[in-house]
Amino acid sequence: MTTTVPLIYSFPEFEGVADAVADHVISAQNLTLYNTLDKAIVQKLRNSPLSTVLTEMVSSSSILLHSRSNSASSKADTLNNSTLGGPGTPASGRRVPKLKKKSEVRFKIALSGGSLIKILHQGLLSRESEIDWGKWDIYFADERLVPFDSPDSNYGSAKREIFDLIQSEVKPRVYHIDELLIDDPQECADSYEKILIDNFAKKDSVKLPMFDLLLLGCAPDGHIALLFPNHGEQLREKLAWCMPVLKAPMGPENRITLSIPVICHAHRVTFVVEGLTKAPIMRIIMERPEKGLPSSIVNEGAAGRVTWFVDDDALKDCYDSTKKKYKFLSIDEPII
Ligand SMILES: O=C(O)[C@H](O)[C@@H](O)[C@H](O)[C@H](O)COP(=O)(O)O
Repeated sequence: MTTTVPLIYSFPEFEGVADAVADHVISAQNLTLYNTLDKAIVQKLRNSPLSTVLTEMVSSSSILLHSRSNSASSKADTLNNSTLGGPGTPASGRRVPKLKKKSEVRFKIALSGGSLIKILHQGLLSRESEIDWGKWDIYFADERLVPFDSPDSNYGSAKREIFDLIQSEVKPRVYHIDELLIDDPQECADSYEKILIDNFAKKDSVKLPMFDLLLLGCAPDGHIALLFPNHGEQLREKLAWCMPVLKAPMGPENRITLSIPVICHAHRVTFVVEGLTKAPIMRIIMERPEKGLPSSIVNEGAAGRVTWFVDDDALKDCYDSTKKKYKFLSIDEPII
């Protein structure tokens, strides 16, 4: 197994997790769009007409923007204040050369369903002044094939609990499944995959889409997105980006999910897990990675880019020695 272990932020109570997850999401947004975690610089870049140019200058000259760095190096990778010496004036004092307009930098995030939607509702909506909704592309890591007005629809829940409540006039672009295809799981998965191909691989051929942030939960049975333990074929899928899931063990039978290679390819993969019902599965994930639960596969496959937000209840069954083995951080540490 890999020696790189995930970062784990743990909380005595679940209160506070929503804020911490919101910090994490906003930090990922800022690193993606502005290459910095410094709020003052972000503000300056957001208000500056040169923000696009500066961001692109940094992203084209610095491989650090999308580097798969750990928290320490991410922090160090921030855009230096001196880059902002004045409009059009980089640190060298020379004017910023006119750059050809490159395609706009966007923050590409994928969400799961379940309690995560409520956590984002609670954490993000009160922080809209820090969020550039207009630069967000929101996708779904999984979806249940039900009408959008069903309480089981992940898009429907996110729409009602987040998207419809956004105050800002500029809205995110939201990419959901085609509701007309909910009776045909394969067709629905293919059509969602086509959306991903159009958005991630239009100009350059890419092997896999690369999300800036993938937010996942983990169910008591160990499924993440809609990848279930012991569904070997699904877990071994190498080519498909998006797959149909038939006969899910509970809830709506037909669903679609992103595949393991897509999840592991993201810049950041973040799990949010809470509650006593998750304690037994968390113990297996943390203490028996060799069992190959879907989240253990991701801990390994995306090593160095995986973060967990958990409460003490969810970790109740883990031994103290296990907790020491992983990188547990207090919330004062940088959340990215
Ligand atoms: O649609 C789904 O079933 C999900 O997206 C799923 O992967 C979810 O994240 C877990 O079941 C955890 O859900 P909870 O956080 O609600 O326990």
